[in-house]
Amino acid sequence: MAEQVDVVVIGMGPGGEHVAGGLAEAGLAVVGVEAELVGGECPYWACVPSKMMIRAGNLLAEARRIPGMAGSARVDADWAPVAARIRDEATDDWDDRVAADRFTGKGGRLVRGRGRLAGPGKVAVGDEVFEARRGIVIATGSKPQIPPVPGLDAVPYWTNRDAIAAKEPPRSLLVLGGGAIGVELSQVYARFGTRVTVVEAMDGLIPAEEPEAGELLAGVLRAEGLTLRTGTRAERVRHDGDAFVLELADGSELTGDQLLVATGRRADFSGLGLDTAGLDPSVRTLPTDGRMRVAPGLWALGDVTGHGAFTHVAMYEADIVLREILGREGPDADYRALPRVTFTDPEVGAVGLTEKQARDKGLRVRTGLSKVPDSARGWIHKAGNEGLVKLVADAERGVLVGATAVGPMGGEVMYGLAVAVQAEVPVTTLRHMIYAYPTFHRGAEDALRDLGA
Ligand SMILES: Cc1cc2nc3c(=O)[nH]c(=O)nc-3n(C[C@H](O)[C@H](O)[C@H](O)COP(=O)(O)OP(=O)(O)OC[C@H]3O[C@@H](n4cnc5c(N)ncnc54)[C@H](O)[C@@H]3O)c2cc1C
Ligand SMILES: NC(=O)c1ccc[n+]([C@@H]2O[C@H](COP(=O)([O-])OP(=O)(O)OC[C@H]3O[C@@H](n4cnc5c(N)ncnc54)[C@H](O)[C@@H]3O)[C@@H](O)[C@H]2O)c1
Repeated sequence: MAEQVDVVVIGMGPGGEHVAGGLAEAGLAVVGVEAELVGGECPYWACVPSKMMIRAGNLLAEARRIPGMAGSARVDADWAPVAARIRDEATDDWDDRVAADRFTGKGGRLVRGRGRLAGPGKVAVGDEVFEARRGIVIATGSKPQIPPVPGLDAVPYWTNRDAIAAKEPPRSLLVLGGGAIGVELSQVYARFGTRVTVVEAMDGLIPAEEPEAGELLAGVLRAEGLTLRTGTRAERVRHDGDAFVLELADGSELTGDQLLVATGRRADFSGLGLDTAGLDPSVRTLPTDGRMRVAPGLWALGDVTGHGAFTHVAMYEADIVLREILGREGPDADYRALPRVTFTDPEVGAVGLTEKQARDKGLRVRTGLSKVPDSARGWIHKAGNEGLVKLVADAERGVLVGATAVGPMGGEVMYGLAVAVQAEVPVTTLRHMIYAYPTFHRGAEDALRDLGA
C-alpha cells in the first residue's frame, strides 16, 4: 500500500532541501529522500569547503606579496588548520545531523535511501512506496564525469571529494581538466607547496569563459609555478605503486603522487525509474519548461536540468518550483543573466553570453575591454592586480548581453554588470552614470569607453 503525502522530493542537495523545507514550512506533508547527506555536494565536498581552502590559499598569497609593499613576512604554509576547519566547521566530520534536523524541524519527513520513480505520482525507497498528491520533485544533482582514458578505471584517482577531504597536500598533483574545479583546486594546492600540473584538452583554461580570462589566468598560474598543458589529452594512465603516470598524445609522460580527475560533472539517471513516468532514461539532462515542469506533477531542479551546475541555479529553480506547487504567482525561469564566479585569485566573474556565444546567436556584437593594472585602483593595488573587464554588447539593441570581470574581487565587480544584463540597461545610460573613484568596478566605465558607448 502506498502512503499518501503531498510532495516527494528526491535528492536533498541545496535545491531539494530548499524546496522541501519551504513546502514543509507551508504546512504540506513533504517527504525528502536522501541517499547520502542532507545538503548535497555543496556543503560537504564542493562550494563551501573548497572556498575555505581558497580563503586559506589567498591568505598565503597576500602574505607573500608583502615584500616590496609593506616590509617582510615569513610564511610557513600549514594544511592542518585548513583540514581541521573543513572537518569541524564546514562538514561536522561529514555528518548531516544539523541539516536533517533543520528539515524535520520545519515539519518535513526525511527518508534515508535511494528514491526511484515507481509509476506516475509514486516514489519507492527500498520497500516503502509514497504516493504524492501534488507532485514529485527530482533534485538528484550530478556526479563526476570520468573520461574513457585507457587505464583510468584501474588507478586510485581522486575526484573533488578526495581533494576536499585530504588530510595533507600531496607532494605533486596531476589535474585532468582545467575547468572550474581544476583551476580552483590547483591554485590552492600549489600555494600550499604541491607541485601541480594541469592537463586541459581545450586550447585554454576555463574554456567555457572568455578566452582572455583563460589566458590571463594561465599567466598568473604559470607565474605561481604551476605547469599547464593545454590542447592535449591523456592517452593512457597507469599507477606504478608509487606514482601516477599520464601519457599524453605527443608521447610525453607526466608523473604525480596524486591524480585529480576534474573533467566535468553529469546527472546520473540510472536506477531513477524515469521510464515508469514515461520519460526517456537515456537523457543527459531533464528538459524543463519555464515553470521547471518535466511532466504533469513532475518537476526538476538543479544540476539535473543542465541550466548551469551552480548552487545559485539550484536555489533559483527551487524557488520557482516552490511557488508553482504552492500556487503562487511569479515569473518563469530566465537564464539571460546567469552569473558564474570561478574563485581563483584573480577571481573570474562572468554573466550572460561570451563574445563567441553572442556571435553564434547571430547578434551584431561589439566588445569593450579594459585592464585592471591600467586603472587607478589597479595601479594602487600593485601586487596581485592582474585582471580585466570585457563587455559584450548587442549593437542592434544597444544593451549588454554579457560581461566578464577578472581581478581582485572580480565576482563582486561582476554584480553591477549582471544587473545591467538582466535589466537591459542601455549602454549609453551605463556610460553616463557615476563610478566611485578609485574602485575596481571603474574598469567597467573604461571598458564602456572602449566599446564606443
Ligand atoms: C569542487 C566543487 C566546487 C563547487 N563550487 C561551487 C561554487 O563555488 N559555487 C556554486 O554555485 N557551485 C559550485 N559547485 C557546484 C554545486 O556544488 C552544485 O551545482 C550544487 O551542489 C547542485 O545542487 P543540487 O541540489 O542540484 O545537487 P547536489 O548538491 O548534487 O545534491 C543532490 C543530492 O541528491 C542525492 N541523490 C542523488 N540521487 C538520489 C536518489 N536516487 N535518491 C535519493 N537521493 C539521491 C545525492 O546524494 C545528493 O545529496 C561546485 C561543485 C564542485 C564539485
Ligand atoms: N566556482 C564555482 O561556481 C564552481 C567551482 C567548481 C565547480 N563548479 C561547477 O561544477 C562543474 C564541474 O566542474 P569541472 O571543473 O569538473 O567541469 P568543467 O566542465 O567546468 O571543466 C572540465 C574541463 O575538463 C576538460 N576536459 C574534459 N575531458 C578532458 C580530458 N579527457 N582531458 C583533459 N581535459 C578534459 C574540459 O575541456 C573542461 O575544460 C562546473 O562546470 C561548474 O558548473 C562551479
